[in-house]
Amino acid sequence: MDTSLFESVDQYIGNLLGDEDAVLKGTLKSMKDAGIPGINVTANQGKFLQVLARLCGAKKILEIGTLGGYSTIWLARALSADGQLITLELEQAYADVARQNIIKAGLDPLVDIKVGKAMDSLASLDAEDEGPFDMIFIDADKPPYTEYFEWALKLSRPGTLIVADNVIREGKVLDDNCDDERVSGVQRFNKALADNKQVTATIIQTVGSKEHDGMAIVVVK
Ligand SMILES: C[S@@+](CC[C@H](N)C(=O)[O-])C[C@H]1O[C@@H](n2cnc3c(N)ncnc32)[C@H](O)[C@@H]1O
Repeated sequence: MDTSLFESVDQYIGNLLGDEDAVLKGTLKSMKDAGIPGINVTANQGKFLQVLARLCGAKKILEIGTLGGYSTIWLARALSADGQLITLELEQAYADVARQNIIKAGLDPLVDIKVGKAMDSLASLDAEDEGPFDMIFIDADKPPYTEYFEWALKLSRPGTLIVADNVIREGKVLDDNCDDERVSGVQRFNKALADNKQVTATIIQTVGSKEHDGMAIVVVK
């Protein structure tokens, strides 16, 4: 597989149609300056998420895994002024950087960052009757992806779009004997998708910042 060609094409699409403006470029710079790892979606993937959010007419979005707010900004820009995006992040320091970036993007009235373990925040959202969400983006730690998916279903309605990033892991999902818990986490998630009759799902192959990967696209029936 010629990964460099994939990366070049991803950059070509991102440059052509990505709309990565000064705010988004500034977000990436702020992350670098703060020592936050560059494990965000690419510009092309951010645009893809935004297109999906518009396609499903999302008014209420849930994101699991904020990092520095890069994908948050792409998604929140699909919302109208009465929309809402709740994003979950474990690290207070990352959330602080994300908050500043979201303020710079003028999106703070729409975006609520909840700091803590996603599993706890998801239980709180459910207890507080925050669902249903129109779109849910899963992009946090990989071992509990199946549990995040189960929570996402609880917080969904028929028609909700669930997207999960990094579900191919450079093709390592093909290896049944892989001892990397991130790989076994997404293998378990992919199997749960396949077995779940409540959803229609597929996976598209993608190129992330470093690796050949995939995004699961799931619609709740
Ligand atoms: C891949 S990054 C998210 C990238 C972001 N969505 C973007 O594209 O700009 C994963 C994020 O999930 C966070 N995370 C990891 N484990 C978590 C947990 N248990 N609960 C909440 N967030 C977690 C990490 O701190 C990190 O910021």
